[in-house]
Amino acid sequence: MGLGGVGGGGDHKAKVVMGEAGYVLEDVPHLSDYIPDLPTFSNPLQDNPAYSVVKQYFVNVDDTVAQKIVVHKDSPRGVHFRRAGPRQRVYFQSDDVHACIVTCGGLCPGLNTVIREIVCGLYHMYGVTRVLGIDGGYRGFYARNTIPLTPKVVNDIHKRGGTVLGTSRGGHDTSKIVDSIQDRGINQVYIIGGDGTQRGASVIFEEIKRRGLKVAVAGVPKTIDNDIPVIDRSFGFDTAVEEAQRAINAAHVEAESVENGIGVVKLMGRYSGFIAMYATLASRDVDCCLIPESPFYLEGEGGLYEYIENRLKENGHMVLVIAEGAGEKLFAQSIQSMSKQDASGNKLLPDVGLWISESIKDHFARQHKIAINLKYIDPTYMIRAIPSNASDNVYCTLLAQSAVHGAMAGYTGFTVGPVNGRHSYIPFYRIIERQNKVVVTDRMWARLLSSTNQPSFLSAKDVVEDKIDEEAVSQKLPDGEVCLENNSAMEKSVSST
Ligand SMILES: Nc1ncnc2c1ncn2[C@@H]1O[C@H](COP(=O)(O)OP(=O)(O)O)[C@@H](O)[C@H]1O
Ligand SMILES: O=P(O)(O)OC[C@H]1O[C@](O)(COP(=O)(O)O)[C@@H](O)[C@@H]1O
Ligand SMILES: [Mg+2]
Repeated sequence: MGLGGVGGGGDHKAKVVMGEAGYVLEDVPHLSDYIPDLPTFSNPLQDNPAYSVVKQYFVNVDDTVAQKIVVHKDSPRGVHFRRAGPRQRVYFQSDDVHACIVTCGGLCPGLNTVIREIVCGLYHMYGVTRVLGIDGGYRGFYARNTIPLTPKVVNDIHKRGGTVLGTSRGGHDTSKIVDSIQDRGINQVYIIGGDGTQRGASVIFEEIKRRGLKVAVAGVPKTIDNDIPVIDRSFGFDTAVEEAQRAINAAHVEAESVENGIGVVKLMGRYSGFIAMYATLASRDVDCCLIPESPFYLEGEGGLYEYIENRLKENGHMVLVIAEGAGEKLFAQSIQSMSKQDASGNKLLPDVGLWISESIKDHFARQHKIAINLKYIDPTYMIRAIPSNASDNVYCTLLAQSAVHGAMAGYTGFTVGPVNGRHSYIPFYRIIERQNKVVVTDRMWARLLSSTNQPSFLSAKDVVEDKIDEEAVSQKLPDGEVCLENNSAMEKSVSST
């Protein structure tokens, strides 16, 4: 493959391999990086009847996945990640593996499917029989009982919402967690959770490495908000967008059944408005979608109130979708509770749906021009609590199996996820360095604006300046890793790279 030397990548944790023509591999850590002379074993999958029909059941050790797939003739090949999948040689003997699984942070459709498939993957593909569930998130490592997991125990759990292991926010105590891992003789740790959880997983990995333990740490990214960068999308997102349609439909039915009806639907999305954007695009009944990434204003020309008034005059009703973190600055002016935090340190957001509904009602009451009839629907926790749909179930299976293959092959300190459709092992620092956000100067947001016909709440000048800024940012990147033209998967924000 013609790989060159090993570089630092500007980050002491980075394991970067440079190749020809601007090829960069951002590799993940391996147990052999800090434990010398580890024995390897042949992969038990070789004797698995299900896999023996597959021609190439092992991933080539040199296979990597390109982050940038839209390229120009002379552009460098850019950043790559190690391809996920089974390796010919593994670093654990089946009988020696003692695995554990933990789920942390907010609920998300598909958590139980990931748990199920990690357990079944370990049992059926690798003959591993010792798998523990950690009860109630990170603090469960040192404060709660563990739950033995077998294929029989997890057989039906993918049909249920939530997580059979329980979850929590806060309570991350690195040394107590690693003490517990060491005391219990656990040597594979599967950590399912969002950005906060992956930060926690990263420090657990660092501590394990510092202590020189032969323990593989694998992260499975969970976020209903789709706010994790690098990966194409997060599990549960598809289910959430689908389920949101039911709330939007209800809001539409309510709104169109009365004179000057307004249906308001709040959807999740603390910092990233992907659920609101995709649910709006899918529905076609939404007249306005408000997300955290696109500031808006209420009063005056081009403002929300003017748009609502025009829409009611034209159409007699309207539907508004708002993401929970939208309009934060506006909201903060009227409500003084924006500084509260949850146990994990996430900002606690007051109910933006209620606020926007009351603001609209007050405005039209003051105006005495139009008597509106507004119904507010908050389906957020109902959406989050359902089981994953078919497509998310398959996706969760792939994530879980990739994690198992990676840990068995001795990789550690990694998160799994699809990059341009190919499952990859991504170093923790890449996942936690920034959030994935909707880029409002990209074509997907333009599609949304053209489908709802809502104002952009930006003057033409602002948009042009933003576009120039983003082009400047992307040109500054050494490998041009973020392609602003790529709209095939979720758009990635360049603002914080
Ligand atoms: N920077 C961090 N270092 C260590 N642990 C963290 C960090 N941020 C969050 N965590 C832990 O990760 C878990 C989940 O985080 P949270 O932000 O609530 O959800 P999510 O992982 O879904 O974003 C919590 O137990 C929290 O204490
Ligand atoms: O009420 P909770 O449990 O704190 O959850 C609310 C938050 O959880 C989420 O659904 C997901 O957030 P995380 O992925 O960070 O857990 C957010 O959209 C929402 O703000
Ligand atoms: Mg989070």
